[in-house]
Amino acid sequence: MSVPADAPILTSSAMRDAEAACAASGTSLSELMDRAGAAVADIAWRMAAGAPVLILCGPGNNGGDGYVAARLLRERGANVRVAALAPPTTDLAKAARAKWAGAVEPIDETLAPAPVAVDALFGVGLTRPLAAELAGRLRALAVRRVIAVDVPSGVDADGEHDWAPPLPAHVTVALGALKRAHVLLPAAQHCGRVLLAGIGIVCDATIRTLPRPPAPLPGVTSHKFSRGMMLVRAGPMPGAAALAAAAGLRAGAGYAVLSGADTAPLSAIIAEDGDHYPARLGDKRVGAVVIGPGYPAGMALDRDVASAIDSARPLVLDAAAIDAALPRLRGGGLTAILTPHEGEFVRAFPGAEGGKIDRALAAAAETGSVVIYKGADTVIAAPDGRVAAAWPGSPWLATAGTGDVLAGACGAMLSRGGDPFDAAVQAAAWHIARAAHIGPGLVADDLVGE
Ligand SMILES: NC(=O)C1=CN([C@@H]2O[C@H](COP(=O)(O)OP(=O)(O)OC[C@H]3O[C@@H](n4cnc5c(N)ncnc54)[C@H](OP(=O)(O)O)[C@@H]3O)[C@@H](O)[C@H]2O)[C@@H](O)CC1
Ligand SMILES: Nc1ncnc2c1ncn2[C@@H]1O[C@H](COP(=O)(O)OP(=O)(O)O)[C@@H](O)[C@H]1O
Ligand SMILES: [K+]
Repeated sequence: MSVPADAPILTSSAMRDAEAACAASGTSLSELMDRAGAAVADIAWRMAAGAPVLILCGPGNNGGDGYVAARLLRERGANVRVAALAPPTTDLAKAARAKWAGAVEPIDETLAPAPVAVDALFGVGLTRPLAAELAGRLRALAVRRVIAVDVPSGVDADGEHDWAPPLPAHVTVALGALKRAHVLLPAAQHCGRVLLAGIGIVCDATIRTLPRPPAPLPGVTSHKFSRGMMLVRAGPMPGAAALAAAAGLRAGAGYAVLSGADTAPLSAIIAEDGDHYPARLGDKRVGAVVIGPGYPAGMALDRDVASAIDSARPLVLDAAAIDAALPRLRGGGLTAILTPHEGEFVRAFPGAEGGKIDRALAAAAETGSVVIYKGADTVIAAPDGRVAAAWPGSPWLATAGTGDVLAGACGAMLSRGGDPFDAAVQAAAWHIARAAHIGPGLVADDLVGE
């Protein structure tokens, strides 16, 4: 599973607007369909490597893309068959169908499979789940490789409904821009490798996939404080805060202070008595405070969060520290990154509605903070509407303590100054890249190892 880095993600309705704008500026919709069909044909040609290809066409423009691909594949000499659910209903699809000179088979129990299938049944126009009979028939079709046109048919492109596709894709050719289904569970796990076919639609989307991880080298004049100094406040479980501090150093901070812990996993971390915490908050060199890892709810946490907020330092708030800070965050004027996992998110933002991207955006708007809504399909949202979707992460991160490591990495990126959304995005990219590099057997400590 993979998606292209830093790629635009549009809703179905935004996609239609972009399509219309493209048409208004002189590129006809049939030209867009020709480009879409050509991109699909190209991938099918390479994946089939001479094996027969079966193209399944629906009644709308997704089916139209399929007819174009079929024609182009046949022109290249491929062994290609077409099967359709129903005759085309749109003008574009009718025109594409008319140019396909071969037979069109029905999609019924007599349909013979092929090693490679192109799923051009439904794209962003799907309005309801597939009929059970059709879904069953598609599931029964013995195909080795499936190429989905735009999205695997049956999924809700906007990721709001959990409709499962009967033909999970090995490769999905996203047309013009990615859709939310490509980056949000459960649909994303059925998209396989997502390739973006830039068919000429111009879209300057604020919702994008994660960019490649940063590789910032220290400048020749860098020093430990210019690279970022972070303060991590430990609670009753100091191991979690120690992980965050170590992660901060590994993620590029120049200086990490661990407040309220006797020992630290790296000698480079300054572990100091918790009594110094108020004074440390006054240290002007501290570029970010991380609080929450290993610190359960209670009066002590409330007090420590309140003093961190009063210090006006940029904050990374994890776990119960998010709840402790919520009333002040809602008041506005703070710079913070919040890092809730699913349970913490639901507890803090019970009123957020819609898909995961909409909920993350609502939480960011409510708190004026950057929200990293964690999980296998992590979504990072800023109050100004920017979103980075971090699909796919590394499933090896599903182990205790990795969230503490992410909080520490956020602290490192934030402590250098600059935009908190960029800091959160860089931290998430660093976290996933580090996990992918380690792979099997990963424990959180490995993320902060050499
Ligand atoms: N974006 C771009 O720039 C470009 C986009 N292009 C392509 O266009 C695609 C979107 O095409 P689209 O709008 O025609 O919708 P599409 O997905 O074919 O489905 C609509 C049809 O399905 C039907 N239908 C719906 N649900 C159903 C169900 N459960 N079971 C059965 N039927 C159902 C619905 O009929 P209904 O019954 O709802 O009236 C209608 O007939 C897009 O994904 C991309 O591939 C490219 O060609 C060019 C550039
Ligand atoms: N299946 C998964 N695939 C990818 N990333 C995951 C998966 N499960 C968890 N993660 C990531 O691992 C981290 C776990 O954080 P969290 O639940 O707060 O753990 P902890 O509190 O133990 O540190 C998050 O960054 C989350 O996005
Ligand atoms: K499709």
